[in-house]
Amino acid sequence: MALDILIVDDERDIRELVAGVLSDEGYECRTAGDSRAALEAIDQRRPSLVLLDVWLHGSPMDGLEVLDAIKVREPELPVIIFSGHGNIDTAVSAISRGAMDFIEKPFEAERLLHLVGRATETERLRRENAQLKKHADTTAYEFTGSSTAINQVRATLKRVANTGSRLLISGPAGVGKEVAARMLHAWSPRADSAFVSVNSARITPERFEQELFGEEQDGHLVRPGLLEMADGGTLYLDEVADMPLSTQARILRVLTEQAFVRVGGHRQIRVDVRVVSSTSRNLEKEIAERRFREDLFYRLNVVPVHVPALAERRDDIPGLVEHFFARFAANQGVAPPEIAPDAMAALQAYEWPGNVRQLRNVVERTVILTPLERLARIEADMLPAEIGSGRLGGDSGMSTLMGVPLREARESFEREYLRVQIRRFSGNISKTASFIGMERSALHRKLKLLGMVERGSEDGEG
Ligand SMILES: Nc1ncnc2c1ncn2[C@@H]1O[C@H](COP(=O)(O)OP(=O)(O)OP(=O)(O)O)[C@@H](O)[C@H]1O
Repeated sequence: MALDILIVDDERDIRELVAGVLSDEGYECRTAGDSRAALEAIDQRRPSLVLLDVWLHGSPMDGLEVLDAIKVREPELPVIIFSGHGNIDTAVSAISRGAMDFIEKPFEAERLLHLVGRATETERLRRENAQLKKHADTTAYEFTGSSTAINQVRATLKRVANTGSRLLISGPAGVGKEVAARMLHAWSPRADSAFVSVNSARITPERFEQELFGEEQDGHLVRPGLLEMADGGTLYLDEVADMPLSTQARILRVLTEQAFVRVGGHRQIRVDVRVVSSTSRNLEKEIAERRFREDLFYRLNVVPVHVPALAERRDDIPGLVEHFFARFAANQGVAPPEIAPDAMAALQAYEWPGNVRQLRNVVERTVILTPLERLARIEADMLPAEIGSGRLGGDSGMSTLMGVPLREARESFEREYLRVQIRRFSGNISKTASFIGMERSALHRKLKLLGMVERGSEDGEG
């Protein structure tokens, strides 16, 4: 996106001349002929730089007064003053009132470009950093998974990335709702602007409005809010059901009007944000119990996306395990380890109540606690005890088996073995049979014989 420059001068010829010189260099220019138009243009969209004539004949405010008004609204916005010959004193006073520099009319195009280049340097660097950070973010927030459920989520995100549609992402804690929202942002035309995350559960109800809308005192900006920071980008409302009812009403107004008033302020601030929200709760129930506004729900839930619990998409576990082992091993400066089949089976059979976040923590803990020389191959006994408890052949299990006749011990083993394998393949009998090397019909017979009720379905998950 080009840097946006606002040119304010009462003389049309000068405005057009300057805009022509700057547009040729790739800047995007807007022009204003008086103070009112200038301030309106700034309120509509914050430019990267303002070039401001000191006189502004026939305008409600002169250039210096406009400069003061700009500094109240946007203290960091750079302003360069155009001064006529013979009013250098005014130009100097403009600098003491916050202008960055001044340029005397008539001026050489080269001098103008030099000053503009210098004044927009900070903005250019900020954008380059955002670009680099975005690249780092998209790699850090890779949305790993190839289960049917995740493929569907990815396809929906791709389909709507280019639109401005709002999304409501549901699913239990730690499944990757924020990762999905960041992917959407990275794929959208808003990727160069900010992704701002609002954690509704962490902000106290008393601070909510200040955090979201910012604060103003006597017309002076005290602190911009998260909504303003997300201008041009994406605002992620995490755990939206935790938002106080009074804030819900105000958010609804922002969504309808795309404008809001800062706490303590009077001026309407225009913003262009895409809102993506998430919830781990059942919002219909929250609405029925009058904790969540139904009208807001319909506004937010334009495109619903559901990310299921990890235990409902165990196909994703091997990919995630490898992804996280490779990442944490790299942090230790070692190659991605090989995952032994018994370790993978234990990881795949575990329930994962904390979902992907828990899986990531388990892998990180394992990598940190394992001596470097053993990191080349991960065996089941290297995993934390809670994961291993789903494993077979633990010592206590063996000693119990030793106390019973062979037939009973074998049945006990078979029952436990099949229970773990079936869970690992999400109840899919065909996949289980194929892994354990049995015909599907033989496995059915075996399960019946052992008195095991079959859970899940034939086709299980993808
Ligand atoms: N598909 C995935 N691929 C790679 N990493 C993932 C994936 N899903 C989740 N993660 C990782 O798991 C952790 C939790 O993800 P995230 O914060 O997106 O979950 P969430 O659903 O938003 O949970 P919460 O609402 O509790 O914050 C993060 O560290 C994230 O990087």
